[in-house]
Parts: sequence; structure tokens; C-alpha cells
Amino acid sequence: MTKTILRALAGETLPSPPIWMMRQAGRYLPEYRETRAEAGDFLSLCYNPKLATEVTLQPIRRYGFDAAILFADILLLPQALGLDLWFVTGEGPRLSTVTTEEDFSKLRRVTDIHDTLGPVYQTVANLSRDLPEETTLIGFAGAPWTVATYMIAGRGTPDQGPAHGLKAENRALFEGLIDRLTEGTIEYLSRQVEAGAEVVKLFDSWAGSLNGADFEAFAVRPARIITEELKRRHPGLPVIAFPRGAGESYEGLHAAIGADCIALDDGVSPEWAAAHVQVSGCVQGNLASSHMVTGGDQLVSETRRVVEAFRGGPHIFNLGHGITPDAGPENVQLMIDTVRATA
Ligand SMILES: Cc1c2[nH]c(c1CCC(=O)O)Cc1[nH]c(c(CCC(=O)O)c1C)Cc1[nH]c(c(CCC(=O)O)c1C)Cc1[nH]c(c(C)c1CCC(=O)O)C2
Repeated sequence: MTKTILRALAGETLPSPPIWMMRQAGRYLPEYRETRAEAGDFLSLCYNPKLATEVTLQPIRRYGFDAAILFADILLLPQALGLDLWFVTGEGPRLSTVTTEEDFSKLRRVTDIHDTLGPVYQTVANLSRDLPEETTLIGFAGAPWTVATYMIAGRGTPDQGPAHGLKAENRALFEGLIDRLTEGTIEYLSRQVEAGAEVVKLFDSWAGSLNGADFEAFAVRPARIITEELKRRHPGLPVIAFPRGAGESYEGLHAAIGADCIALDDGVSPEWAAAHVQVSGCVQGNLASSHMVTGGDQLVSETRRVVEAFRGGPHIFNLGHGITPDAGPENVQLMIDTVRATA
């Protein structure tokens, strides 16, 4: 029998939605913290196939999620393109920046990323061998705009100001960077698929700060190019696009991107999204991740509300964003039990 996630992605409405969770391998789990301590730091964990495989499997063993997502990070691609990358504990990522033509000219060609990323492909291959047969393996990459915001600022920013600045001041350089990332993302995801990823997901965490023509040019268009080329190389490959914060612009994105599934953040109500987005295809989401911290009756009622709202069409249950380190592992179990009891 075909895996439930693949059935939903193919447009099937199931008795209860299959479920997985963004950042399901993460610091809220004691077993993750233990393996991460063994690896030393976060990047050493990402580039250690044995340990990255182990942390990817931990939430599958504990909860039996219907999908596993490769353990890696969206910032490994800029590192493979030649930037320095490190993580400051308690603060987040730091990178060397691309803000001038000279910086850009030093970036590696997209065909030269695989030496750095080899361990990631090995993790995918391990997972494809070790996962239970009913569990779908999801590969991923950051979308060009979101990755560019980190490469231009050298860190996370509240409003993506430096990237908007470069877009205004040196459009040609900014577009060159988006194009390089678009090509690099195709090569990176294509190798993940060859190693055994069954689905790929594009994380555009900062799509919400692009408006109007910019949203079309730098969120929709790169996602469409990546999706089309991956599907050309790997016929039948399902693609999930996650333009977080798109708001009303979520409407029409299945067709505009050519994606099989649009992932929703919790800034849109499930009732609105059922009427305006799910009408054109599978959706994924969108319980607020804060419920994984607070738990209780509200978690149960809001989980049921999301399931009910999307009951009439293809749906993959997920949070609206990644689970946070302060979440309670018991709340995750309560969410899963509540979703599965709706069948
Ligand atoms: C913007 C972004 C990044 N990484 C990612 C995004 C897009 C999604 C989003 O908006 O959250 C995507 C990502 N990051 C990680 C995954 C693995 C798969 C998953 O479990 O979903 C995925 C899909 C692991 C991670 N990536 C990171 C962790 C925490 C690392 C640790 O163990 O200390 C994990 C499990 C670190 C990371 N990585 C990044 C930041 C800003 C941070 C620091 C913030 C934090 O510490 O939570 C960049």
C-alpha cells in the first residue's frame, strides 16, 4: 500500500490526515540533546551521516510520524558555495557575506558544491535504508530568497533589511545571487532525490517580507523554476512549497509554482485556507507551534479545528512553523493522538 503522505500529495482525501512536524528532530527531545552533545556542535551533527541519521530517526521511533525530514540546515548550501558558516549558541547563524561583485565572483560554481554536501547525501541514503517502510523521506532546501537574506546580512534579521537594501541598490547583483541559488538548489535537491528522498520541500521562511512584483519575482518564480526542473529530471517527484507568511498570496500558488502541496503557516486561518488554497490541491499545516508548549484543552480543540477545516480535501497535518526547544514532548503525543482519533 502506498505511503499515506504520498497519497495525500497525489490529491487523495484520507480518513485522517498523515502527520509530521517541522523541526521534529530538535532540542525539545532529550535524546536529540544527547546526540548533539556527542557530535559537539550543530554543524558537526549535520555533516556526520551516522549521527544525523540517528537524530532523524529519533522522532520516528518515539512517535511514529508518517514522514521523516532529513536532518540538515538551509545554510549548508551557502557554505558549499564557499561562505564561512558558524552558529553562535543562543543567537543563531553567522556567515561571511555577499554584498559586492567581488564577493559574488568568489562564490563556487554550482557543480562544485557536492564535495561539501556529500555527507548530507550519505545521510539521505542511510535513511532510505533504515526508515520503516510506511514512513516517507522528505529532503529539503531553503528557497533562494530566504537563503539570500542570510548571505547578504551574514545572520538572521528581523525584517530582512540588508537583502531588501541590496535589491534596491544593486538589482543586477541581487538577481545574480538569486539565480546562482536557484541553480544550486536544483543540483542540491536533485542529488538528495538520487540518494533516496521521496519528496522535497522548499523552505521560504521570509517570503512574507516580499510584496507584489517582488513576491512574484523572488518567491514564486525561483520556486517554479526549481520545481519544474526537478520534475523534469525526476518525473512524478512531489514538491512541497512553504512560502511562510504569504497571507492572501497563498491563493493560486499551486498553479503559479507547480507544487503538489502548499505548506501554510498559522498566520492564515484553516477555514480561510480550505476555501482559498486547498481548493487547488493538497495543503500542509497549520497548528500554531505555541500549543506544543502550552498543551491542554486548547491544544486538543485547536488540533481538531485544523483537522475539521481541511477534512474535505487532501491534507498533511503539521505545525505552522518549527517546534520550539521549550515544547513538551508529551504535548506532541497529545496532538498526534488527537489527529489520529479523528479518523
Ligand atoms: C531559517 C531556517 C534555518 N534552518 C531552516 C530554516 C527554515 C525553516 C524555519 O524558518 O525555521 C530549516 C531547518 N533547520 C533544521 C531543519 C531540519 C529538519 C527539521 O527538523 O525540520 C530544517 C528544515 C535543523 C535545525 N537548524 C537549527 C537547529 C537548532 C540547532 C541546535 O541544535 O542548536 C536545528 C535542529 C539552527 C538554525 N538554523 C537556522 C536558524 C535561524 C537556526 C538558529 C535558530 C535555532 O537555534 O533554532 C536557519
